Amino acid sequence: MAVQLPSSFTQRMKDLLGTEYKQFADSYLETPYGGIRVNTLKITAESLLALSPFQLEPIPWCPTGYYTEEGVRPGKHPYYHAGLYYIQEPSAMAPVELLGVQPGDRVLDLCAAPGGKSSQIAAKLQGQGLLVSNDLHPERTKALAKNLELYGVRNAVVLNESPDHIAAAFPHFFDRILIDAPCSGEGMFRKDEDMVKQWEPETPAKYAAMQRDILRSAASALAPGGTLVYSTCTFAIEENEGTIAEFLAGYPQFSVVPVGGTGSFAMGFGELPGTARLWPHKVKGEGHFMAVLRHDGTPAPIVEPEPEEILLSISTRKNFKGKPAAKPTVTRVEEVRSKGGRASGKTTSGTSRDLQHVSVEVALAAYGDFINEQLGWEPAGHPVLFGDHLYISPLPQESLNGLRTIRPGWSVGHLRNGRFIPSHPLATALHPSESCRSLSLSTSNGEAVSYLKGETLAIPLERLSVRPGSTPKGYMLVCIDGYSAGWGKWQDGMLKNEYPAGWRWT
Ligand SMILES: C[S@@+](CC[C@H](N)C(=O)[O-])C[C@H]1O[C@@H](n2cnc3c(N)ncnc32)[C@H](O)[C@@H]1O
Repeated sequence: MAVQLPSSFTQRMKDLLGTEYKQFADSYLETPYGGIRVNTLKITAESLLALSPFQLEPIPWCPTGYYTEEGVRPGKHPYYHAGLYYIQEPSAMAPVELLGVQPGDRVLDLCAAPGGKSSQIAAKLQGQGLLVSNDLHPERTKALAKNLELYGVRNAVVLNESPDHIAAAFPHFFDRILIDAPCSGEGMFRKDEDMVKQWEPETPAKYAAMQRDILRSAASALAPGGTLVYSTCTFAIEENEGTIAEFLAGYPQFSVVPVGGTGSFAMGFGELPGTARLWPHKVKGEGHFMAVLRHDGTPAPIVEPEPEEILLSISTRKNFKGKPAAKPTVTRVEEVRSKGGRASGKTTSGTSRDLQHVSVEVALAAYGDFINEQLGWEPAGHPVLFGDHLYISPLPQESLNGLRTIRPGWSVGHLRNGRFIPSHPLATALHPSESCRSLSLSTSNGEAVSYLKGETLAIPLERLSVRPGSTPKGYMLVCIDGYSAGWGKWQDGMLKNEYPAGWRWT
C-alpha cells in the first residue's frame, strides 16, 4: 500500500466493508484523480472544451466538471488566472450538485474556505440572489475571499463567524444551506498524507460533536421548506449517517431526500436510506458522504428575541425578505483590526467620524464618475464603504450588523487622493462588453503570460476595442483570449500593467 494507514482505521474499514475491503485497500495504490470545474460565470463548458489546451473527460456527477490527465498542471495556464476553471477534487464537486441552487436563491455556505463549493454555488446563482460564504477560521477566509474574486463573483458576502451567530442574525432566512463539515478527512488519505498523520482513533468522535452543533445552527438559519446539504470527506459512520440520524431525531420537520443507490452514488449505511457515498474503489474520485435534508415547510416558531438579538435584527433584514430597499443608501463599515493585522469589519448604522475615512459623498461621486466613463452602466446593489474601499453588497448593510465581515460584497474600488481606483475584482467579474475599453491578449504568443507577470506591453491603438463615444486613453479591461483578467492603463501605444503584485505569474 502506497499510503501507510493507521491500523485502527483499517480494522474499522474491514468491519464496515467485509469482502469489499480488498478492493477498497487496492484503491490506495492508484494515483488520485485530478479535476477542473468550469466557471460558468465566465465561460460555458462547451467553449472551454473548445479552448482547452489539455484533455478533459466528463465527471459523471457534475455537468461542468472534468477529469484532467495525470501530470497536467492546470494552475500553470493563463486560463486559470482568467478564472475560467477551478481546480477541484472530482468527488468534492458532488455536494453542490445535490443542493439544487437556482438563480435568485439565498444560499449559505457555512464551512466555505477555501471556496471550491462556494464558487460552484456562485456559478449556479449566475449573479442573481445571494451567497453568504462563511468560515470559522480567520486565516482560511483570505483564500476564500481571493477565490471568489478570481472567479468573478459579484453577489457574495464573506463572513468569519460561528454558525450560531449567523443563525441569530439570519433566522429562517436561507433557501439553501451547504454544510461541507469539518471532519476527520479519512476520504482524503490517498490524496493528502497530512490527514493520515493528524488522524487518531478519537478524531471522528471529536468532529461528530462539532458537526452536531453546526447542523443545529444551520436548522435555525434555514427558511421553512428549504434544503440543506450535509457533506464530509470521511468514512466514519459517526460523522456521517450517525450525525444525520441524531439530527433527524431532534428535528422531525426535516427528512432525507433520497440521492443514493443510483448512478455513481452508493447507498449510505444503516437505517438511513437515501444518503449517499462516493467510494474510491467504486468511482474515479476520493471518499465523500452526502445527505440532502428538506424542511417540511412548517412555519418557524415565533421566538421572543433576547435583548441582544433585537439589536442584531434592526428590521432592514425583514425589508430584504419582503421587498428590497427602494433606493440604495451607502453604509459605512467601521474598520477593526484583529490581532493578526487582518482588516475586517463590523457594520455600524451611524457615520464614522474617523478623519482617515473619506466622506461618503466624495466616494460616491468619484465612483459615479468612474462607472459613467468606464462602464456606462451601474452595478446593482447596496454601496458600502469599508474604510476608503467601496463594495456593492447584495444585502442592505444593516443585515450584517455585529457580524465579522471579511467582504460585505463585490469590491469595486477605493479612493486615492479623491480619485476612484478600480479594484482587481471589478475587472475579473466584467464581461468585455460591459467595459467601454477592452483589449484581448493571446495565450499563443506569450503576451498573456507577460501581462500576468506584470510587464508593460506595447499595444497599438488598432488592437483596442473602444465603445463609440469613448476615448482609448485610460483604464483598459485586459482579457486573455477574450476573458477578463485584470486592468491595464493605455496611453500612446503603451499598456501600463495594473495586474496586482500578489496575483502575478511566478
Ligand atoms: C471541508 S473544509 C471546507 C471546504 C470548502 N467547502 C471548499 O469546498 O473549499 C471545512 C471547513 O470548515 C471550517 N470550520 C471548522 N469548524 C467550523 C465551524 N464550527 N463553523 C464553520 N466552519 C468551520 C474549516 O476552517 C474548514 O475550512
